[in-house]
Amino acid sequence: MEERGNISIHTENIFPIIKKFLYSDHEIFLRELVSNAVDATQKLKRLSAIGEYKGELGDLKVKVSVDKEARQIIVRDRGIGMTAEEIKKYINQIAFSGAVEFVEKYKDKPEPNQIIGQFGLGFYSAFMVADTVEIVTKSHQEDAEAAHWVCDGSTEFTITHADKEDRGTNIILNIAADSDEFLEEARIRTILNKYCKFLPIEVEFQDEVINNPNPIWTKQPSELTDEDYQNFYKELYPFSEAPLFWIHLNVDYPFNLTGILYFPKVKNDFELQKNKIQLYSRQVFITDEVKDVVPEFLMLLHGVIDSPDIPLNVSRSFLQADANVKKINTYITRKVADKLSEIFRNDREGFQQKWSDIGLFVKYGMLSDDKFYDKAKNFALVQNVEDKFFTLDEYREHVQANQQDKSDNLVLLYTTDEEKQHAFVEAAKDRSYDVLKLDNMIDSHFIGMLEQKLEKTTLKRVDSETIDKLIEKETSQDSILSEEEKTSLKEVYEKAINNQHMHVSIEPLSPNDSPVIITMPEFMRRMKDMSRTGGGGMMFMGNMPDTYNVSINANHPINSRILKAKDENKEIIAKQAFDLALLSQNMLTGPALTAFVKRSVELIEKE
Ligand SMILES: Nc1ncnc2c1ncn2[C@@H]1O[C@H](COP(=O)(O)OP(=O)(O)OP(=O)(O)O)[C@@H](O)[C@H]1O
Repeated sequence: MEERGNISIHTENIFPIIKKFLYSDHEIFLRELVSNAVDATQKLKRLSAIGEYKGELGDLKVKVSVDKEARQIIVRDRGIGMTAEEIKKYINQIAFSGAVEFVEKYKDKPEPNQIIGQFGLGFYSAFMVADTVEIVTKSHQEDAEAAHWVCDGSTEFTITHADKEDRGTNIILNIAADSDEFLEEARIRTILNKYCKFLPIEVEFQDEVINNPNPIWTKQPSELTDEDYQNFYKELYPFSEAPLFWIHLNVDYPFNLTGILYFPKVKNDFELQKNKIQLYSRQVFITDEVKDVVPEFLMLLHGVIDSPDIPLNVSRSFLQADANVKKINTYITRKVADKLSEIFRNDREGFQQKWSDIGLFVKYGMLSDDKFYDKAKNFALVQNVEDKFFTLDEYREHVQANQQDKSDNLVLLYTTDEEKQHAFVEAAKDRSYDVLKLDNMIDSHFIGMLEQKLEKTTLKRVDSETIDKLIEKETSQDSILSEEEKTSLKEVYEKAINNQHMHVSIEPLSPNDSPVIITMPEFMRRMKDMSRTGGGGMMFMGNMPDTYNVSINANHPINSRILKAKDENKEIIAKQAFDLALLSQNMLTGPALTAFVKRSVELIEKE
């Protein structure tokens, strides 16, 4: 038997167009052919299970081989096979018409690669690397005749009889001259490892099984131990540290999705950590760009998501609007929040220990997703300088009595750097105020959010005001200086400091506080922080010079002494007191520091 035929499709030369479109993604041909082989094998297993196929199943491995000499790649399966009629129907009509449809849909799109990267072109993708493709196949049906189909990617083909004893299909690719790279064993192995690592039927390459057909995400959580999850993590990321914990995803209604998400130990380099979630469709690897499927704030998670319900053949913008994708997004967010809440409830100690790693996810999530915020506000933690952890409610309760100002606002104090802001932290402690540590890069945004969400609550950095002004109470210190003395003291300091970005004011503080205190107003600093992390349209603030408030303690004995001192000494003492304030905040450097040391030595020498 020999039959020559013409595939009846409308577009004459689809092949060159497809080849051009798929330029950077030629390698997916192997994914398509191996998954077809796996599908055919699974179909046979199902027929056998329901008694429709009565023959032996035997070895069902899919075998991939490369023969560099013969310039061939062969994919063999022992699945259901095809009759000549079926080849005409499934390959000539379905596979080719799929390709035509594809070309018509995408040929005018500006960036076809982006779209097609995730599009299974099916059998036809073989022509991206082969100039002739052959199918030698024998159906599983009794007395079936084997058939040999040959086609060069044009619309013409031949079918002849083949001598194939065994059931199943061999796809033979005669590799084109411009696709030599695919004749390299190492290249093929890499492609198989990328796309076929978890296919559900064993795949053998050069006599070695390359996949794990039963990855743990396909199993029930009740069948699995912690070790199973940890080992799987190692299988996915051989060089990573052990994960903190994991979430097993498993839904079948209203969409089908399984998977395992791991919480990694967070390093500072976030970019490196992204794109670690792999997306599969029925155990076939599709992509590790899960941007629209997984909420942005969970992109730092690692692991695997497998869903046949995520449309892979559509563009980005379409994906965002897809109802299933939206539901999947919401589902993942909820699962993550539930898991965190469960750990918090069952093992608070452990949760606190992990907080430095998970805190970032949680804060990021609270900032970007209101639903997540609603759940997370019950387990999000803050840590004070004594290293005690509190939930937001616990913390407000903790400071309620002592840190309410005269207008009943609760003032939460925080430090971004305990070392640098040491003097201020100590001053706060002296008043029995509590101080939080909020030193992460995300915290400036987190602080803003807390103020919006928590009623009658303000957050202030400990060094943003003098201690009395941080939390203003009904009773304030009286000044021992007269108005006249204050004016004269202010003039002395202004002259000694001689810097227009230092705003001097005289304040009645406790005699035990420092004589001079330098602060940067909360508002100013926050704007600057935001402009640094690129938020809030405050870019111009970044270029403004730093402005400080210099508070002169009217009740400190040194300042009374200045007023009484001889004129020539007034400025020296003021300068010295100011420099000490700079020094205590690590702000005294260069020539100013040298001058300070010299002046100090002279002062000691005096008597
Ligand atoms: N190895 C095989 N054994 C048996 N039948 C096959 C094999 N490869 C392909 N076929 C048949 O050819 C048809 C077309 O294959 P093709 O890969 O183009 O599309 P598909 O698998 O249906 O869809 P997809 O676009 O997701 O790959 C298949 O549906 C199947 O019936």
